[in-house]
Amino acid sequence: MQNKENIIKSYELAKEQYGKIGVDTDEILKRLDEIMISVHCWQGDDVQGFENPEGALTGGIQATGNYPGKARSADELRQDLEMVFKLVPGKHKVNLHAIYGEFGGEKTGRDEIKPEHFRNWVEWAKKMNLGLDFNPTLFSHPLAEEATLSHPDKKIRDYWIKHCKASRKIGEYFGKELGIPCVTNIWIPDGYKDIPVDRYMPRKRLKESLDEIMKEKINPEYNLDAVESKVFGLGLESYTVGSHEFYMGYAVENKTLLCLDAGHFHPTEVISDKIPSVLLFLDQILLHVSRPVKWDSDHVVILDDELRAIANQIIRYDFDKRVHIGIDFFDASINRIAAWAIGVRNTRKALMLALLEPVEKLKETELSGDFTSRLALLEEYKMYPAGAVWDYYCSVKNIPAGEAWLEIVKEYERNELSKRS
Ligand SMILES: C[C@H](O)[C@H](O)[C@@H](O)C(=O)CO
Ligand SMILES: [Mn+2]
Repeated sequence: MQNKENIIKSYELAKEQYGKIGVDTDEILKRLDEIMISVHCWQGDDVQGFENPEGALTGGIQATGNYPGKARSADELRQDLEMVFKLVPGKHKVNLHAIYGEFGGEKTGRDEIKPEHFRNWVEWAKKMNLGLDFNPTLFSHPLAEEATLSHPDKKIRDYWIKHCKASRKIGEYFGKELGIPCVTNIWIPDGYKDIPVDRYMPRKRLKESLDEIMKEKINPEYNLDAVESKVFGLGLESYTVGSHEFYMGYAVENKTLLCLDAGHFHPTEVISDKIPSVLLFLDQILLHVSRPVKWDSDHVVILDDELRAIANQIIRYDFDKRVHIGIDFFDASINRIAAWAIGVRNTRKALMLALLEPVEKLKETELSGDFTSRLALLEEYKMYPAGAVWDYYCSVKNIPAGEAWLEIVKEYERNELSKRS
């Protein structure tokens, strides 16, 4: 672990080296600090929520592992998130699901959720200087066992339509209260385990349900709507109603955001390459940065090639105002606070690495047809002293540099998490 003096010395040397390729490290750190990362609340309790803490997680998603110390209440979850925000530099939002409302022990139907159920989250977000994002929860519920917005039974569809409408109003409330637009993202698990006869009608019903949900116009300064596709879920392997083509079409036609989840495509298909395509047709998109390992396994995000490629595609064209960056993983096999810290730090590290590229010089090299230099330079820049820039950034933000954050998590585990049954 380095002391402050050495961190500054290393940074000065790094700054000089980056300066020689035209990169102003002081400037990029200012920009990096402003990019918001939306931290998903559901890593803290394995997507359980507080509506029905004993209920099973359904919808074809799964949190594997049984590491002790998961949050059992909204207060514990907020306390855990406060710990995370001591370990990660930069601006953040917290991404909530409807099942994380505080219903005061009252049985509240999902079609009855209201802003008041999220008042504590809003007051806390104000205190913590955070934005909030939102998701209606269309899984882990008896009425979601077969299908939701695409269900053949109108009564069931109507129930979920009401839930999604209520969710948009909660998003509007977040945006009004916090002065930062809330992205309200709809993901549904609807699909079939085995090969369906009719692939058209469920999609038609989903389209009609979405049209009804989006009927009320809400000021985009407060709420932005997003729709999230998926290739398949567990037990839903043969058909997904909300496929990529479906939502791509829906988003373009209705000017909603499209949510690209890194785990929701075929294993060799990457969202980094989709970003510059979809942004030719959509104003804004939402990302769910995740790490699929052979399937949509929602592993903790690491600093791998795809994460770097995603960040490059955002930064190389200054898309940071058009791309809302959320993270989406849930690992119950390791300390959950550490999982968050690793994923958020890596996402910001990837953005920093992208900002440290001399983009214009690289674009010119490519346009001139000098592909030899393009490859040589991209590879050489990988060994530039980015670690020194990262440590300095953390240190000026009073966030632990290097691996120092891990001991803080271990201490929290000893003093707090280990006492939870
Ligand atoms: C819990 C989330 O809504 C969920 O992860 C969704 O975004 C998803 O990615 C489902 O696979
Ligand atoms: Mn997702």
